[in-house]
Amino acid sequence: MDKQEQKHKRRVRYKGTHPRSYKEKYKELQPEKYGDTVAHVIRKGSTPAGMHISICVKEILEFLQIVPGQIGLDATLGYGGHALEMLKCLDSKGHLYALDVDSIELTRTRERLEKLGYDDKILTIQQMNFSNIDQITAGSGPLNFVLADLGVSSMQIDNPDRGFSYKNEGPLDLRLNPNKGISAAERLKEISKDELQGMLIENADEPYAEEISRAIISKIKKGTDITTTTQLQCIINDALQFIPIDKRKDEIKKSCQRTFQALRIDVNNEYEVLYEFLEKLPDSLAPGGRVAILSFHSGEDRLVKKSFKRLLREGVYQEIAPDIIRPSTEECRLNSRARSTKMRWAIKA
Ligand SMILES: C[S@@+](CC[C@H](N)C(=O)[O-])C[C@H]1O[C@@H](n2cnc3c(N)ncnc32)[C@H](O)[C@@H]1O
Repeated sequence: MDKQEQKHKRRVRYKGTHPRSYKEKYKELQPEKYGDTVAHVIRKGSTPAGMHISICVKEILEFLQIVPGQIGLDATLGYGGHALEMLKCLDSKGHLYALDVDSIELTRTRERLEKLGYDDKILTIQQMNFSNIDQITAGSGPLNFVLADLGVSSMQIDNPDRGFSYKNEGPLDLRLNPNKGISAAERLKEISKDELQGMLIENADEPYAEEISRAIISKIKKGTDITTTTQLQCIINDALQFIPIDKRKDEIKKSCQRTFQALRIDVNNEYEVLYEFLEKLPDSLAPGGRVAILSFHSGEDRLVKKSFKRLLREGVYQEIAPDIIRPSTEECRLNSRARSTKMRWAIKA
């Protein structure tokens, strides 16, 4: 046998049938290439990966009554779906300001809207927290309409690198602006059991706050760093094994959702910035100016409701939505993420 034959031949590595990364897994992430896949996913009632389906578009446009020449603000640009509809109403006359704290998605949305022909003549996009709305109006003047669609976008939830969902393995981050503040993993390292329990109750009405916070803090005290989404999910799962078997799976799922929500609200100071935004809104609106806010959990909605009601009593608003507005049954069927939406509106006196 000559030397050449004896030489060890490396086996060709089995690549497997599974996609290796988030990007390879979902064709929807390249909508220009796979338009049919995107349409099919939406018809099935799901949100294509890398996209966000805007909620209550019809209700928002009916209320805002945007006409060409007006000046408005989309305080939460996200995928830009609402912004696009508002820009169509402006018909190249007037101006739309749009904000988002998320530098990652903001860049993609800016490119998408630019490709559709919306440049800085009609649209100004800024990476900014909506709590600084006064900095926008210092340049724009009073606004005729404002939209705030609170919380997270589907792109953020679906991207495992952001750590927003317990369903995918990823770093336990949960920051809307990954360059600011501390991640949820870092936050857990410094928090006491009582503070964590309070956070779970206040931010998510978590019924098992005591058990979950005890389990998390006990792990940390034993020297375990909770750095990934699935690590946290496993701790919650282990802590709730006392729930009767027939309800356990469902209850654990809800507790995971609520715990992630509570942490997200905390690391992004969501209540504080919403409060500041609501306080600054009246001075940002022109007389007769209209604001619509979509919220996704009771804590947010309570803040909006209280602010609108107080400012109506004080005569700052001439009218507010008498009750919450919900997306239609059909919209909820087509987009399960719409189900928890509550819309409220106000008109400046
Ligand atoms: C539900 S999405 C908005 C979706 C958007 N309306 C659309 O049609 O595509 C919420 C967006 O608001 C952003 N956001 C959340 N809190 C914010 C804040 N305080 N200031 C600015 N943007 C914020 C999030 O980063 C996210 O992109």
